[in-house]
Amino acid sequence: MAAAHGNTEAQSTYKELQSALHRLGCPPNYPNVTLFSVFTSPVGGRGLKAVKDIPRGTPIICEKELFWVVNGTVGAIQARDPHFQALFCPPNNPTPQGRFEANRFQMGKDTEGRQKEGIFEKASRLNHSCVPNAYFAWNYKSRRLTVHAIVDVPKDAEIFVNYCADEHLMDRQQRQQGLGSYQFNCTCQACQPNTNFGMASAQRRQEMQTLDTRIDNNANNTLPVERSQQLIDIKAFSLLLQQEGLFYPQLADVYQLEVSWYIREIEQFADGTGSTRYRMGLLEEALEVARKQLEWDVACTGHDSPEVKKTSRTLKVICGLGQ
Ligand SMILES: C[S@@+](CC[C@H](N)C(=O)[O-])C[C@H]1O[C@@H](n2cnc3c(N)ncnc32)[C@H](O)[C@@H]1O
Repeated sequence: MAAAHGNTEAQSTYKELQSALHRLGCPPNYPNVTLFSVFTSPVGGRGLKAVKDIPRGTPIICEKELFWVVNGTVGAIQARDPHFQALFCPPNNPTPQGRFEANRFQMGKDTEGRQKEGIFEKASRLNHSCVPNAYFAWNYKSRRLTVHAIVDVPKDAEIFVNYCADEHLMDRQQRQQGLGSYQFNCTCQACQPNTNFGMASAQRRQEMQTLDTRIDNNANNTLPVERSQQLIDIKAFSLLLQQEGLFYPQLADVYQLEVSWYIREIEQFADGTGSTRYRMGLLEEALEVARKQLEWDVACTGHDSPEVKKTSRTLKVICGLGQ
């Protein structure tokens, strides 16, 4: 492996990472004050709004489920839960099953490997945006659903999450189809075709799709591109996501790709070929991207999340390269 001795900048970033890894063992800092209230949302029905300024990375909700099911079907006893009965019910399917489908969140798997879906009293009030300001995640270690602010959320702003995965690669119509079972027309800033943001968003998402295909083709070796072009593509993707305001989890995935690129490049010179200066530069870049990824993982899913654990494993690989 390449050595980082004698490079003070790389060593100080390395130390910073080590202390970040150490802090991961600290207990999560979940809110003991309520940061939101249920209100009548301008997008329709009820929603959650910030009752004070919520800085990026703040845990907003950490919640245990009211109940969960594995077969997608709500049972008779569960249907009688008064907290469940208070939740939104779609007018076109005013049954316990309709209510369940409009409010469920995916949880982890049960002991037999079946997908669990749960109902959550607070989180089930969250409305959707294709450019959300909060992120929900199921933490299978603490067995809680967590919601974190992924940008600064000002007092009185509505808190939105994204209901769908991989939406960043879809055009407006595809996103609307993906939201089909929720039965509403999304009017978020990315879904307004005639505004500056809406037009720029459409363009960005198209570019992301092109880049994603090229990155995938390269990874599968179907249409390999030059090593230097791979890094340019990954960085361009990362920039587009940030311009779009999509900070997680897509951005974390792209950071992961970028870190992997650096690791592969460094490993190519593990036998001592290539200039030391070049290797040191790569190591510093890799550490910097890994640090950003860790920061995002913690901000969006909390110190104690499985995502953070995974990223910290990558960091340890890179730190290994630096020893
Ligand atoms: C999980 S619930 C969210 C809370 C719900 N609005 C309420 O009144 O309790 C999901 C339902 O909220 C509504 N909804 C969510 N996001 C929306 C949005 N961006 N625009 C309009 N309706 C939305 C849809 O009816 C959807 O089926």
